Amino acid sequence: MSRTTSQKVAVLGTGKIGEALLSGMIRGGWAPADLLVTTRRQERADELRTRYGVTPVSNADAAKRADTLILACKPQDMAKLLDELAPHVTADRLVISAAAGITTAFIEERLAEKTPVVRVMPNTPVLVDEGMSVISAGSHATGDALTLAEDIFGAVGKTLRVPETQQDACTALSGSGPAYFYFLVEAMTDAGILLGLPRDKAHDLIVQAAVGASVMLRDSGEHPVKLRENVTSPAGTTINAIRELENHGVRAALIAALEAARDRGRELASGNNA
Ligand SMILES: NC(=O)C1=CN([C@@H]2O[C@H](COP(=O)(O)OP(=O)(O)OC[C@H]3O[C@@H](n4cnc5c(N)ncnc54)[C@H](OP(=O)(O)O)[C@@H]3O)[C@@H](O)[C@H]2O)C=CC1
Ligand SMILES: O=C(O)[C@@H]1CCC=N1
Repeated sequence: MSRTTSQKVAVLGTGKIGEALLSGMIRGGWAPADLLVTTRRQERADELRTRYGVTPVSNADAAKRADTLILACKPQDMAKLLDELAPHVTADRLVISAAAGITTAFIEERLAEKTPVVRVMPNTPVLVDEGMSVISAGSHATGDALTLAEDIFGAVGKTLRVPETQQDACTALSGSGPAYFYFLVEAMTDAGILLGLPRDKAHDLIVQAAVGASVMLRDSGEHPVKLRENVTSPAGTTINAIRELENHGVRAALIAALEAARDRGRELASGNNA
C-alpha cells in the first residue's frame, strides 16, 4: 500500500514507543523517505536508518523540515526537548505528544503562539497493530489536526477521542494496561509451577487462555460478568478460585493500582518529574 499525501512526519525521541509507531506507519503505507527521526545517541540513529530506511536528523532540523512532529521522549525530558525545538517550530506545524502526564498547555506555552498541539496516549500493542491510542486536542488544534493524528495512530490500532481532562485516567487504563496483563500472566504461570506444571507449558496455557478470553471479550458482545459466569460452574473449580481472589482483595488492589497510575500522571503534569 502507498499513501497519496506526502506529509513529512518526524518522531522526536525514537525509543520504544517512537520505534513502534514508526514501524507501524511504514507497515501502514508511509514512505520511509517522508519519515524523519531524532535520537540522543548516534548508534541509535544508525540502527533506525538501517532498520527502516528513515532519515535521522537533529531536533532543530526535524522542526524545520517536518509538517508534523511527534514528541516521544520521556515526560522528564520534555522541557529540554521543547527548549531545543522552540526557536524552530512555527504555528503551521502540528505537534503531537505521546508523553504521559504532559499537558497540551505545557507544550503550547513553550512553543510559538497558536501552535496546534494534540495529546495522544498510545500503548505498546501498536507493535502488532492492536494498539489503543487516546487522542485529545489542545487549544489551537483543529478537527483536521485530530484527523491527521487519527490517521497516524490508526495505522497501528484503534483510536478514541476524549477530553483532555480524561487523559490521565486513560493513561492508567490503556497506556499502562498491557503491563497489568503481563503481570497477571507472570503470576499465573508461577501458579502453574506450584501446581507441578513445567514452566513452558504453564506459560503456553495461560497465554492461550488470555488470547481466547480477549477475543471473546472483544467479539462476543457479552458483558465480562456473563462471560465469567459461563466459566463458573456450581460447586465447581472456578468459584473456589474466585473466592480466593475476593478474599485477597484483588478487585480492590486493581482499583487502587489504577488510581495510583492516574495520580502519577498528574504528578508528571505538575512538574514532579523525579
Ligand atoms: N512505553 C510505553 O508503554 C508507553 C510510553 N508512552 C510515552 O512515550 C514516551 C516514550 O516512552 P518509551 O518509548 O517507553 O521511552 P524510551 O526511553 O524507550 O524512549 C524515549 C527516547 O527519547 C530519547 N530522547 C530523550 N531526550 C531526547 C532529545 N532531547 N532528543 C532526542 N531524543 C531524546 C531517549 O534517548 P536515550 O535512548 O539516549 O535515553 C530515548 O531513546 C514517554 O513519554 C511515555 O510516557 C506512552 C504510551 C505507552
Ligand atoms: O509507565 C509509563 O509512564 C508509560 C506511560 C504509559 C505506559 N508507560
